[in-house]
Amino acid sequence: MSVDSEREPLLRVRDLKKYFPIHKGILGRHVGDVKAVDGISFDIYPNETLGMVGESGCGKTTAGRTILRLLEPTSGKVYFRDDSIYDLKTEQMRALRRQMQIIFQDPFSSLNPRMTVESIIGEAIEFHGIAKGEERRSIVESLLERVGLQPSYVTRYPHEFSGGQRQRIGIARALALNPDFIVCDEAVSALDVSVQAQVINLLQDLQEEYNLSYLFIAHDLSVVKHISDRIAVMYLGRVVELATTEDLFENPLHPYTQALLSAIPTPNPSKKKKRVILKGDVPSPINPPSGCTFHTRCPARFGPCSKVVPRSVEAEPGHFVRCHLYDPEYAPTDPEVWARMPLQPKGLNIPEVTDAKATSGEDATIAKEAKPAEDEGAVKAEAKVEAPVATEGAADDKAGEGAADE
Ligand SMILES: Nc1ncnc2c1ncn2[C@@H]1O[C@H](COP(=O)(O)OP(=O)(O)OP(=O)(O)O)[C@@H](O)[C@H]1O
Repeated sequence: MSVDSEREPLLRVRDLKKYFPIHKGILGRHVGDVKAVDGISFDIYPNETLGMVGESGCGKTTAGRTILRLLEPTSGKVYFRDDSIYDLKTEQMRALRRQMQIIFQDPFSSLNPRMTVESIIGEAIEFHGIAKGEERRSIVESLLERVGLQPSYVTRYPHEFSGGQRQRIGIARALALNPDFIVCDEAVSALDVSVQAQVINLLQDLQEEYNLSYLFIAHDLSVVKHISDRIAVMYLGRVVELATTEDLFENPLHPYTQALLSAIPTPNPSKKKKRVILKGDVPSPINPPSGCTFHTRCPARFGPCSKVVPRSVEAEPGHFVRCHLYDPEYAPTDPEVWARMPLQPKGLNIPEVTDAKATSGEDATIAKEAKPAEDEGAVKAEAKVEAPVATEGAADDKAGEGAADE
C-alpha cells in the first residue's frame, strides 16, 4: 500500500537511543557505552511496511526490540497511537503487548523444542485470558490453517518441521493475539530463497487481511524491496536515509545507500552496473567516528563530514537523508566532491559533474582513507532541513530531537 500522510501514524519513534553500558573491573566501573541505537526517528502508518536495512551490528535488532519495549530505552520516545509506551505501567504495557508482536530470525531457536505447536501458539492466548482448553485448540487450528499448515499439526513438536514451516508457526504465534503491529526481525533471512518468497507472500496476504503494519528488518536490500512501502537505511545506530521504496531504488542519495544498492546482483548481466565495494568494517559503536559516522568509509567526504553530525534533510518530498552534501548550509559547490559519489543523484540542483569516471560502469572502490576535499561553499540545494545542526561533541546527535526523519 502507499503511504497516505493525511492519516495518523500507528507508531511514532522519536530520537530513540539505546546504549549498552560497558563495565570494567571488580567494582564494575562504567567505562563506556555500546551506542547500538543513537537517535532514530520515524513513523509507521496503519497497513504500512517500513523496511529497515543495514550491515550487521548497525543496531536493527536493538531498534526493533526497544520499539516493542522488550528493551528499555536510554532515551527517546515511542508512541503507539496515543500511548507513550515507556511511560506505561506494567499492566497497561501488558495490555498493549497484544497489539505489538515480533517474529524472530531463527525459526530453530525461537521455538521451544519441548512444547507442542498448540502450546507454542496457544500460550499467549491463554495468558491473556482469551481462551483455554478446546476453544484455545480450535483457535490454534485455524491460525495454523491461515499460515498454510495443517490443523492436525497442533500435537507436533518443532523438530518435526522444516525451516519454512517453523517460521509459519512463528508467524501464527505472532498473529494469535490479533496484533496491529509486528516487528519482523530478519524473519526470512535464515530461509532458502524460494521459501523466502513464499513467506514474504504470506506476510503480505496477512497484512491485507488483518490490516497489519510491519517493521521489516533485514540486512539485504533485495529482500526488503519486495515487501516495503518505505525503507530506512541504518548505519551505526542512525537512520541515514529514509524514502519510499521506489525513490530509494530510483534515486539513492546517501553514498552508503548507493554502495548497498550496488551490491545487489542484477538478473540481467548485460545491464552492468557500477559496483561499489565498501572497504573496512563498520566502525565500533563503542567509539563511533566523529561527525558523520560514515565519513571514514565515504568516497565523497569533504570538510564538515568529520566534524559535524549531519542533520536530517528532506532532499525531495518524503525523501530524507543525513548527509552534508544535501544540506544547504554545507552542500559543496565544487563538482569534484560530487564526482566522487558512487552515483550521481537525479533531479537535484547540484553542480555539473564533468568527471567521466563518476558515471562509468567501472568498479569503484571506496577507500578507507578517502581524501576530504576542501570546498565548503554552499550550493543552493532546495532541501528542507528538518532539525537544528548538531556539532562535534554533541555526540548525542540532537538533530533528531522533536523532529522525525520524515
Ligand atoms: N545486550 C547487549 N549488550 C551489549 N552490546 C549489545 C547487546 N546487544 C547488542 N549489542 C551490540 O549493539 C550493536 C548493535 O547490535 P544489533 O544486534 O542491534 O545490530 P544488528 O544490525 O541487528 O546486527 P545483526 O544483523 O548482526 O543482528 C552491536 O555492536 C552489538 O554487539
